[in-house]
Amino acid sequence: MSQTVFEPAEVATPQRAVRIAVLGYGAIGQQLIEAIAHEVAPQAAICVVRRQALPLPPVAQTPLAVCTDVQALLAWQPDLVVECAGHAAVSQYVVPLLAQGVDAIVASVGALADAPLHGLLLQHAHVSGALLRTVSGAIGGLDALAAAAPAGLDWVRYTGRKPPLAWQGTPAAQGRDLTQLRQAETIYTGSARAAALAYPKNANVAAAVALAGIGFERTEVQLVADPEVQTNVHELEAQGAFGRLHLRIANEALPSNPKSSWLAALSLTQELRRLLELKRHRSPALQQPPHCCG
Ligand SMILES: NC(=O)C1=CN([C@@H]2O[C@H](COP(=O)(O)OP(=O)(O)OC[C@H]3O[C@@H](n4cnc5c(N)ncnc54)[C@H](O)[C@@H]3O)[C@@H](O)[C@H]2O)C=CC1
Ligand SMILES: O=C([O-])CC(=O)C(=O)O
Repeated sequence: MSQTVFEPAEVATPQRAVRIAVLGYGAIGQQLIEAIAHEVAPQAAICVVRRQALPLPPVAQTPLAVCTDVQALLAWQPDLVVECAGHAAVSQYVVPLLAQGVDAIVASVGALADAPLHGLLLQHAHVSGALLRTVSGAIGGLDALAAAAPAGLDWVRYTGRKPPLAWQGTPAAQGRDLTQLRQAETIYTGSARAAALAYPKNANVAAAVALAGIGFERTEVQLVADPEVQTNVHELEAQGAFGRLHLRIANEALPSNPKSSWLAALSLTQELRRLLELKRHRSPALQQPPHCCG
């Protein structure tokens, strides 16, 4: 049954606390909520969207409201929504929230490989005026790629290399015993679009690279299961009029999810800091902690 389990009281000041909806209470969501409550926006009201209406204990004295459907979430009137629940949550929650003018930050960037969904998100953001932000997530260098793109890029390649366990529950496990892998095996080569759609929990970075550079079709992706690595390794290579880019990043995975890098949670948190600062400039009445304000 859909419901709001617990709704924190309105802050008793003339100013209204910023209301942050967090979609997903998994490895990334829990890190993000800790960061919000302790450092990014301690005065914020937080509503966590979960699949089940189970209450959550407060984090750093911040009560956590919980709700399980979009109507309850809209009734809560969030100022912004941060998605870290998976591709399905983008169509289920981010689309209707954007349509209602709620700014959104999306971690599941690969959902935008679904072209009609991408179009709908852009249209709602355009009509409602809400901001739609995707994160660089577990990779970096996308600012350089985006800056270089208008001058012309010849090619862009992304390689995602993770320990075999990180590919469990994906197409890579079909017809292959990942626990017996003794050497690196390429499990996918192809476009960023097909990668993002086939590996929704492992190829969001491929989508972020595609969006920053030359798009979903032209971005070349290789995914590798590698028993030799202990980290999630992401490599970005590009060549164009600007010159040549080669970036390699070795990420520690989050302890509760080997598929997801800690940097992805940090990147989402950083994007939230940026958006809160922007919103403070747009709407100074919105209560925010001083360190968000530069
Ligand atoms: N851009 C990037 O670099 C990265 C993006 N991601 C994206 O972030 C997502 C979350 O990552 P983790 O926290 O590590 O995953 P996780 O599996 O630890 O947590 C996801 C949570 O969301 C919940 N959930 C799933 N669908 C939901 C729905 N429709 N409504 C409400 N809750 C729902 C699940 O029950 C789970 O608790 C991934 O699925 C992936 O799409 C993950 C890693 C890197
Ligand atoms: O967290 C990571 O290392 C990257 C990841 O899962 C993704 O791109 O979906």
